[in-house]
Amino acid sequence: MDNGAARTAQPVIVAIDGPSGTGKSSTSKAVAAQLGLSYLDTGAQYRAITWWMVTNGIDIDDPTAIAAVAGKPEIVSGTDPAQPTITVDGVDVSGPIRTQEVTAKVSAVSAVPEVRARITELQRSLAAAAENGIVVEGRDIGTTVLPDADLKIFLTASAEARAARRSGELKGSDLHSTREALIKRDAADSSRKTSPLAKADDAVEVDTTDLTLPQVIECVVTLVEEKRAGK
Ligand SMILES: Nc1ncnc2c1ncn2[C@@H]1O[C@H](COP(=O)(O)OP(=O)(O)OP(=O)(O)O)[C@@H](O)[C@H]1O
Ligand SMILES: Nc1ccn([C@@H]2O[C@H](COP(=O)(O)O)[C@@H](O)[C@H]2O)c(=O)n1
Repeated sequence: MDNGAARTAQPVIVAIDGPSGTGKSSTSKAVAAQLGLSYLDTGAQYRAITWWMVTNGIDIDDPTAIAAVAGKPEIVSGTDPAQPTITVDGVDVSGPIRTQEVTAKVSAVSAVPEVRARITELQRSLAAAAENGIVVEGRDIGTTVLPDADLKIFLTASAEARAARRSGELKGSDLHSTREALIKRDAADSSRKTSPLAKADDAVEVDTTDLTLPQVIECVVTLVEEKRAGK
């Protein structure tokens, strides 16, 4: 029996993908917080396994060596959008995974199929455990990790806008080298064989080049609400 009063919103699964610096993390976190959903930063998971490889002296240029140890580190992600956490073997790595060294090496590690299989399994189990639903952001969420997501969004922005945003974060970095580095990482992520960075056929594309962050958040919240309302 449905008396209406006890009816609650169904859990909703939102996949947000796109190239580096398009605003995936900032947008996903804010949308999840506003709508009472969990939040998962899948890039942080690939950064965490890369940090472990570097720390343990694994040769990043040797995919066989990476594959052989891909199952070793225990990676745990906290999915509260107000305080996302990431640990490797119990160590908080939220700072160390953001170093330039990890950023430069993460695409090589994330291209290894055994790494992707391991991390994809983690992502699917976290999404399945999210009682109210979840916003999951990355590169292959709509295409591979959660192909049945209720809503898929693909964020884009010009390389110039993305470089300017990143340079604003990384004090002292110059715009040109920041732009070149993000173009290089996007090219590597888009051209790998296993689940490359790609827009799902049924994803809504949002170009954020000329939008402020609050405008992007509002746009995505509206899309989720419309989806929930069955529009
Ligand atoms: N629409 C926007 N306008 C201006 N700045 C923005 C906008 N969206 C995000 N930013 C800023 O750009 C920077 C990068 O955003 P964010 O980390 O969310 O991008 P991302 O797509 O998750 O990047 P990456 O994939 O490299 O982790 C942040 O400093 C963020 O505050
Ligand atoms: N679904 C994903 C998410 C990320 N990656 C790889 O991780 C790198 C870091 O991602 P950030 O979002 O933290 O910048 C990214 O460059 C990819 O190599 C991925 O493969 N799949």
